[in-house]
Amino acid sequence: MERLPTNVPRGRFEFAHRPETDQSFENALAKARAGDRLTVDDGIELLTTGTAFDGIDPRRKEQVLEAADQRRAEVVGEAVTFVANLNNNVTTACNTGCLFCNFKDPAGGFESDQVPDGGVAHTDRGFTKTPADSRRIVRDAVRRGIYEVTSVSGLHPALALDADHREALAAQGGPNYKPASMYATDPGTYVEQLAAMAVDGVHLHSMTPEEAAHARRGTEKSYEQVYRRLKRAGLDSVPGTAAEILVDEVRDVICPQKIDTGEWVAAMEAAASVGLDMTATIMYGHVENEAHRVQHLDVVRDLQDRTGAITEFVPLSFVHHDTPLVEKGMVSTGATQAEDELLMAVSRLYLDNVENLQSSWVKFGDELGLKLLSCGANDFMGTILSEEITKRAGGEFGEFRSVAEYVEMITAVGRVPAERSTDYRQRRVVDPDEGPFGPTLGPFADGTPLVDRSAALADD
Ligand SMILES: C[S@@+](CC[C@H](N)C(=O)[O-])C[C@H]1O[C@@H](n2cnc3c(N)ncnc32)[C@H](O)[C@@H]1O
Ligand SMILES: Nc1c(NC[C@H](O)[C@H](O)[C@H](O)CO)[nH]c(=O)[nH]c1=O
Ligand SMILES: N[C@@H](Cc1ccc(O)cc1)C(=O)O
Ligand code: SF4
Repeated sequence: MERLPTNVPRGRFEFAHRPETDQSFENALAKARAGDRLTVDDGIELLTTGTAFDGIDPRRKEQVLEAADQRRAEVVGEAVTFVANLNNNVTTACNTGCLFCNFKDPAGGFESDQVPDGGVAHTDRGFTKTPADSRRIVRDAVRRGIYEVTSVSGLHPALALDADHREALAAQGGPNYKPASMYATDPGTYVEQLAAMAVDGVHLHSMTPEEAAHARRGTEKSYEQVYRRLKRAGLDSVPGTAAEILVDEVRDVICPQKIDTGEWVAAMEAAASVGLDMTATIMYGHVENEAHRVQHLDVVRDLQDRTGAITEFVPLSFVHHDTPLVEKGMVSTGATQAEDELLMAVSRLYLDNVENLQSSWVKFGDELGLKLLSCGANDFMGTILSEEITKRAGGEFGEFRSVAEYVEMITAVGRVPAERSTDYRQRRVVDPDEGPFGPTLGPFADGTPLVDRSAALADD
C-alpha cells in the first residue's frame, strides 16, 4: 500500500533531533491501546507510523486514529464542547520577527510621523486599540452573550506592564521601548488594557508567555510578580501560545528573537503558581520533524504533571500561505491532512494528563475540523466573532460560527453539543430539538442567538 506524503521531506533541515528510534510501531501501538504512559520514542513511532520508512502508512494511521478515538471516549465521553467567546487583539505592532507569523506589522509604521492626521497606520492593514476601544468592543460582545474574551497581541514597543514599568523603561531607554507619545495611537499599559476588558464579569483570557516576557523586560520582576499583578487587574486565564515548537533548535530557525523553551515553561509555571488556568498549544507543520513534535508534547506533559493547570491542548496547524517562511523559500506548504490527523491522535495518546483536546475550525476548516473529532479531539473551539492571526496568514475559514452552526455540525457527526466555560468546569448540553440556539453561560447570556457582525466589529 502506497505511503502518504509528509510536508517536510525528512532531512531537509540539519537538525540534531531526528525521527529515529529503537522502538517498533507495533510495540508503541500496543502500549497506546493498553493505556500505558508513552515514551518519546513510542510517540515518534506512532506519529510516523513507523520510522523504518518515509511517508505515512494509511493502514497504520487508521490504527493510531482508532486508538485515540477510543481513548477520547474513555476519558471525556461523547460531548463536543465549544465556548461563546470573542477575540479582541489589541495591536499588530511587533518587531519580534517570527518567520511563521503574518499577524504582525513593523511597529515603526504606527509612529505619528507615519500616520496621516487622523488616518490609519502606515501599514493600513494593521491596528492598535486604546483601552477605551477595547472596553467598548468587549462590552458590546458581553451584552450579546459571550462568556470569554481572548486577547493576544503584538509586542508593541510602548506597551509596558503598568505605569511604573513605563517610567522605568523611559528612564533607561528600553529595551524594545518607545514612548507612547511617538505613536498615533497609545495602547496604554497591559494593566490598563486588561482592566478595560474585564467588564461585567466576562472571563479574560490573555497574556501569553511572550507577552509576559514583554511585560517584564528591562526589570528584575519575576514572572510570578507579573502574573500576580495582571491577575489583580482582571486576568482570569492564560493562552499557552508562543509555544510553537518547544525545542530550541527549531525556535532558533523560526523565531530566534522569541523567548526560549525554558522561559516559556517558567512563565507558564509562574502563571499556575498564582492560580491561573492555562491552555497549551503546538504550532506545527513547518520546518520541524516528528521527533520535535513529540519532544514538544513531552514538555507539555511534564508541565502538566507539575502544575495540573492546563485545561486544554490546542494544536495550531501552520497556516503557511502569506508568511515569511514561504516567502524565504524555507517551506512551501503546511502539514498534510494525514499529519494533522496523526498529530491530534498522538496528542490524545501522549498527553495522558490533559483532558481536553481542541480542534480549531479556523485553522482546519469545518470538514477536517469535524473529522479530527474522531481522531482524539473533544472540543471545537469557539464563536470568536473576529479573527486576524489566521486570516492574515492566508486562512480562509472565516471569523465566526454561531451556536446554531455548532449544534448542527456536532450532531451531524453523531456527537453531543455542549456549551462550556473557559475552564471546562461548566458544561451545558444543548438539546438539538430546543432551538433557537444561543449562548447561556456568559454574564449577560440569555440564549439569544449570536449573529455575525464581524464587519461591524472590523470597523471598531
Ligand atoms: C500571533 S501571536 C500573538 C501573541 C504573542 N505575540 C505571541 O507570540 O505569543 C499568537 C500565536 O499565534 C500563532 N500563529 C501565528 N501565526 C500563525 C500561523 N501562520 N499559523 C498558525 N498559527 C500561527 C502562534 O502560535 C503564536 O504564538
Ligand atoms: N485554536 C484557536 C483558538 N483557540 C482558543 C479558543 O478560542 C479559546 O480562547 C480557548 O479555547 C479558551 O476557551 N482561538 C483562535 O482564535 N484561533 C484558533 O485557531
Ligand atoms: N492565538 C492563537 C489561538 C489561541 C488563542 C487562545 C488559546 O488559549 C490558544 C490558542 C491563534 O490564533 O492561532
Ligand atoms: S508570533 Fe507574536 S511575537 Fe512573533 S511576530 Fe507574531 S505577534 Fe510578534
